Amino acid sequence: MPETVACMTGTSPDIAAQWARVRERLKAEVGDVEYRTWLKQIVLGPLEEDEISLFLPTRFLRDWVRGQYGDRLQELWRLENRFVQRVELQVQRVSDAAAASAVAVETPAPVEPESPAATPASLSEARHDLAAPLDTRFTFDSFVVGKPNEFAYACARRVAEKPSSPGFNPLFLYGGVGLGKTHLMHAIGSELTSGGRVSVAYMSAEKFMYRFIAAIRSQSTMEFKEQLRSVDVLMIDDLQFLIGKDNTQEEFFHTFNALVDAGRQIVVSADKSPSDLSGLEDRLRTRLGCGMVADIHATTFELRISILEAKAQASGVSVPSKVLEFLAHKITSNVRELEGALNRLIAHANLFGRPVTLESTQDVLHDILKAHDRRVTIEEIQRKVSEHWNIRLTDMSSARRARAVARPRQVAMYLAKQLTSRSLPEIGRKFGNRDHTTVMHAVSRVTELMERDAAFAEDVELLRRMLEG
Ligand SMILES: Nc1ncnc2c1ncn2[C@@H]1O[C@H](COP(=O)(O)OP(=O)(O)OP(=O)(O)O)[C@@H](O)[C@H]1O
Repeated sequence: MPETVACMTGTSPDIAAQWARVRERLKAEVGDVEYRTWLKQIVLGPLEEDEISLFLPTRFLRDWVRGQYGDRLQELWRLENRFVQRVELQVQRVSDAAAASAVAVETPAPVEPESPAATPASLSEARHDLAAPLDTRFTFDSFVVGKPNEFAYACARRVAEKPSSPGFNPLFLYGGVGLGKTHLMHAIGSELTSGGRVSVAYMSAEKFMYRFIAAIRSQSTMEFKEQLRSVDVLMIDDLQFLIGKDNTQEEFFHTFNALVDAGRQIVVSADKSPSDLSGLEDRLRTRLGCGMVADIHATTFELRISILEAKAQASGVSVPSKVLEFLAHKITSNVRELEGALNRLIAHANLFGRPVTLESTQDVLHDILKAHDRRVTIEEIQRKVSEHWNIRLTDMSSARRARAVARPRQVAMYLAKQLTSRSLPEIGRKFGNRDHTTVMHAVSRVTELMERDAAFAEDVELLRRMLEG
């Protein structure tokens, strides 16, 4: 479909036809991708004396087009119309944006195959409900700060106190699953909106794409863009979702540029750093890395304990520290799972009016604990323990009974019992076909020794932590 040429008032049909040809030639010269990225949004303005005006929606785009294509645009115009001596690139006024967007609506970009089918509900949603509501539980106060997240926390605080500060725009938060990225974004949003003066739009990248596609289908792209570009702070969660979604990336890129140019704040989260998000276009990655990039590391044992303590206290249910330590040892993957386990314990205690104990914890959470057990194998335990005491791996299953070998072997059996869901006979088989009573004996011997010998207990504890990662 040929592109519709949008003309500003005051331009003649001749000029419009000339502009259409200039565009076509430029498109042929630079290629489709470059054209769509940088040049498609140019809107024709009036010809006054020997100067033709062209409008672009943002300062960033205007500067880029001027730098990269300014001379060529001028040459092409001169070839088309000998009266044109100069091309003036200007940033478009808001009211003019409507004209530009109208063009986009008439010639929508082909919808990407990855797009989900838009339902009638999603179409009206796209019009009326731009952003997801903020979760009021996710505040700075309820965020527990420790070594792994203190930098990200400090950056988030800074943005909430002073949005669009130089060096902090965009704020790019990244880290593994369930480590608090969304929590921090909501905290920023809640803090900023509490005064009622700042408008914040928060949405997942998936929602962003969904709404963008719905807007194209319902011919309301203009409204969508205007809504997005009218907010003070735009937050997009889980940006990695846009990998491979080229059209949506492009739209996000333009929105991003428009907002940053207008001095608005952008906050983005992803599971990797901008440079590691291969699959996102280079120019987008470059721009994302231009502000502050803050990562949230995997939790440490200490942070897990602090989080559990804070959440247990907030629940009003008394949870013994032994149980909190047990959970912090067992569930190391992420905070979401840790929180889920604690919530289940608390719900159980409330429902049955029984105190939380180590035994009830093992019982109530047996499925979760079992799933975590599977992550450590007996072979890994044997390897780590042999390395620690500097014995041969083969001694884990050998018949040698010298204490220097037998003791580490007992520790490995003890850890196998603690960290995996294998039965005693299964463990015995892995240690040179020993009987299950030998494993039982090893477990009680190590427990006893740990109670008597603090240094030995520390060694075993250290091994356990290393194995649990
Ligand atoms: N430091 C923390 N203090 C208190 N709660 C936390 C902390 N970190 C994470 N949480 C809680 O863990 C849960 C998961 O966190 P969140 O949803 O923010 O993770 P995420 O990094 O955005 O994960 P995903 O990658 O899946 O989007 C939330 O309930 C959140 O409140």
